[in-house]
Amino acid sequence: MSRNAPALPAAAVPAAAASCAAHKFGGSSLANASCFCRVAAILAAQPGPQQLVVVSAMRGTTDALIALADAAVRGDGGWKGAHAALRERHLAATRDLLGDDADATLAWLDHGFTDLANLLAALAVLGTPSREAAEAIQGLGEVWSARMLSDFLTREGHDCACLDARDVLVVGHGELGAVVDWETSSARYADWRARHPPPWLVVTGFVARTREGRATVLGRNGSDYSAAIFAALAGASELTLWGDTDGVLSADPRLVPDAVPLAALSYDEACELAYFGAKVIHPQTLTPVIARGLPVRIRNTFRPEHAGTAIGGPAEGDAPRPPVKGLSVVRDLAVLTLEGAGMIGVPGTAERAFGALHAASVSVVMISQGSSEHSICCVVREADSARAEAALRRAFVAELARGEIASVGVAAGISVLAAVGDGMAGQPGVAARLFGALARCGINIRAIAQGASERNISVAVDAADTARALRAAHAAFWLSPQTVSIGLVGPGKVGAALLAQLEAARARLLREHQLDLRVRAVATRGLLWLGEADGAAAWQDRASEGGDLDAFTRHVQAEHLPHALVVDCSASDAVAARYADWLAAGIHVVTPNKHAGAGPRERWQAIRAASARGARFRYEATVGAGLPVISTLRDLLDTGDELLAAEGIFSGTLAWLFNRYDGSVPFSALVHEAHALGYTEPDPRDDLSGTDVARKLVILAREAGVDLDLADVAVESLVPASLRAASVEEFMHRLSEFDAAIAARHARTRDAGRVLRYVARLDRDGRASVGLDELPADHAFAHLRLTDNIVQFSTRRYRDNPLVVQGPGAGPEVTAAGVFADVLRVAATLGARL
Ligand SMILES: NC(=O)C1=CN([C@@H]2O[C@H](COP(=O)(O)OP(=O)(O)OC[C@H]3O[C@@H](n4cnc5c(N)ncnc54)[C@H](O)[C@@H]3O)[C@@H](O)[C@H]2O)C=CC1
Ligand SMILES: N[C@@H](CC=O)C(=O)O
Repeated sequence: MSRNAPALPAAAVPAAAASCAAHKFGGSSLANASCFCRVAAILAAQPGPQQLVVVSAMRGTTDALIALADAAVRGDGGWKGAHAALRERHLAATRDLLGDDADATLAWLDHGFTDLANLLAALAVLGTPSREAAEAIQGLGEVWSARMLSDFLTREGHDCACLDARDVLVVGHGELGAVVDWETSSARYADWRARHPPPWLVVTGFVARTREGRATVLGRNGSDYSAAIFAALAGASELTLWGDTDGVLSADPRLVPDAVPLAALSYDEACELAYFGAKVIHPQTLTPVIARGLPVRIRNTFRPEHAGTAIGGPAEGDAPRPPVKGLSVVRDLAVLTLEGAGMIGVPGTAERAFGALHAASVSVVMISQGSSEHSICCVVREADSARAEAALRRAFVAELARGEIASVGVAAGISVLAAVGDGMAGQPGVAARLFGALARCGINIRAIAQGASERNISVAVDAADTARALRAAHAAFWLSPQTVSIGLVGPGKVGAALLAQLEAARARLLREHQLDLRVRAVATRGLLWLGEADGAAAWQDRASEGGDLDAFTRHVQAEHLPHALVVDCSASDAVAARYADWLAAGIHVVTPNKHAGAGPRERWQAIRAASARGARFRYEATVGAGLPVISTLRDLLDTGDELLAAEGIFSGTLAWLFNRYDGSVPFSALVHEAHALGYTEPDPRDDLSGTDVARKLVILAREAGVDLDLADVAVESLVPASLRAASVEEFMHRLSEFDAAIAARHARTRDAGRVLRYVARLDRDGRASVGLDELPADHAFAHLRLTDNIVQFSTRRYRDNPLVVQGPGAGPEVTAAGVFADVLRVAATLGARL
């Protein structure tokens, strides 16, 4: 009889079966005496008069028994010590559990361990492995733990019997493992139960008997299978598998720490997830319960208050179903490819290929064939790949010789990632979302498969990409937040303001947008802090000397986080020189630093070229700080407009200085004040020399497609020639020496009824200039406030009346906000719902 369709004779189901609940406790739930007590408490809290409890061995016991048998066969006398330790562990747990009432159980256990010692001694003499002996030994742990639990429950006042499954469960061994003889087993179970009526029953998991009467085991995860079999035999109304997790998680928590427990799964979803690596449940376990439509629940022995995961329970009603419930991976695989024009339109090629693999006992994990029929590709276990390749070469030896099959290839080091969910059927865009998420973190897909059930999309990726792929996909389906690993270079005035803004917004972004902006590294010229998920608060106290940007980069681009982003808030040319490499490596870059945008043309082109390959580069704050200057120009150009001229006041510092300066306070004092307020560049001469304004003009010109370099801009500098080479400190100290000159120029201009303003201009022929203008007092640029920038775009559409962007153009807070907005724009392109 097939293990998939347990047709139970009606006699097998006891009269009171409807109220019987079945449970299974795994080895971790029965690790020691206090675990047994916890299990008893859980059972005592269950409703209903009948409890069927299937148990595994105490944690580690099965492995210990296998090791004992191996050691005995090898003639390694060390088995005696290991046997004594295992015996003492069971006796000690029994003494703890049963106290004064332990004698009978201890004597029974002692007898069992003596029998085991005799068997091991016989194996040691024989020196040859015996399958019979090995299977008899492997299952002893369940026999012992079942008796211990049963005796403890009885002592606790429950009317409880203990069933050694070998007395009723009869199995054969087929290609897929143990096959239950349902007819014999159910008759034996009914007979045994008639003789042992207590409402509570503890059953040994894992063990069974062959038709020939020999003790055997059900294979790995056999206790779950036992639980499903006995739940079916007892006609239980439900089965709970108790372990050490809160149910089936949406992904392996070791790879995706944000994985969440799933409230409900269909049988099909559970099987798909289990096959693709979710260890909580083994698909074959489910066959007896699926056949009976028995609901299964996965729960945590150590958190019984958690509802766990319901499998195969009532349908989830009309509530919208997420397209993907969970993701899993299988590692250590290889892609096998059979390729050649001679396969096109030839019937039977696939049959021969898979027949050859079957004959070589190679299990195929995934299959993919393009409609051109030019190649067949499948994924097999890496350990089988050499055998599989040889089998294909043998099967197609003639075609290979004739060149009809061009190649049989194997690519090892592959993982298969599967996205699973009943809700993806008929829903467009699910595959796109998966593929897009992988593409955005630069992961190449080696092969793709989706069954017609549309319940599973599987992709083969390089093993090195496994964790990142899983995390990216997990976030893409909103099973966990979209996590971006952020590294900040230059935590000065703007950088510090940005850190504070990120910290203040973090919880809200996580809650409302499932976006986890995680600052994990900070670098200055001399310090480096590398952290994890605990945020960058007080990073200085945890930083080390050095500021090594290579270590910084490696840490930001963590293998386990799908997206990496560097924010450069320095004013460093050397840092800007790294952008192209960062972008080429898939690291997004956001910056207010003008050195890239206005730097050497070739470098700028390399940065643009690198960003065209996928990683994003955003630099809105380089012109106008938090103002939407670059994005406005982009919108104009992208919609087909043409820039004719740009003109304005591009420096917050210079705007503030000339708005404030009326001769009553020395100009140098105002420069000091602007510096303290964080308006100036780190070196205020960059502002006063006009270089900062010229850089902004170059950035805008290049954005508009004008091939401009800094050297092409006619610049009027306000920095006295004698202070150009001085240190910043000396410059600031001696600036007052030149107050008289600027006071005189101001007075002349004022007397002429005009005002001084530092203006940038770009015309349609690419002529660019920045300098101090004497403007009429009623000029638009004469009426700005504080640090206001004004940028006027004259375009084909805005020819008569230019489009104007105006507002504060300097200061740490507004600049940081502009940088933050760019970070969010990048996150949105990564799939964040903003
Ligand atoms: N302050 C403002 O209003 C605006 C500033 N910006 C730009 O923002 C950037 C930062 O400006 P502020 O915060 O005012 O300057 P700041 O002098 O306060 O901060 C610069 C930071 O960069 C660090 N740094 C310098 N060279 C470095 C290197 N090679 N490696 C690592 N770190 C390095 C410094 O240690 C410092 O922490 C500049 O590029 C500036 O042009 C852009 C728009 C407005
Ligand atoms: N120092 C600059 C800051 C913004 O770029 C200015 O004053 O505009």
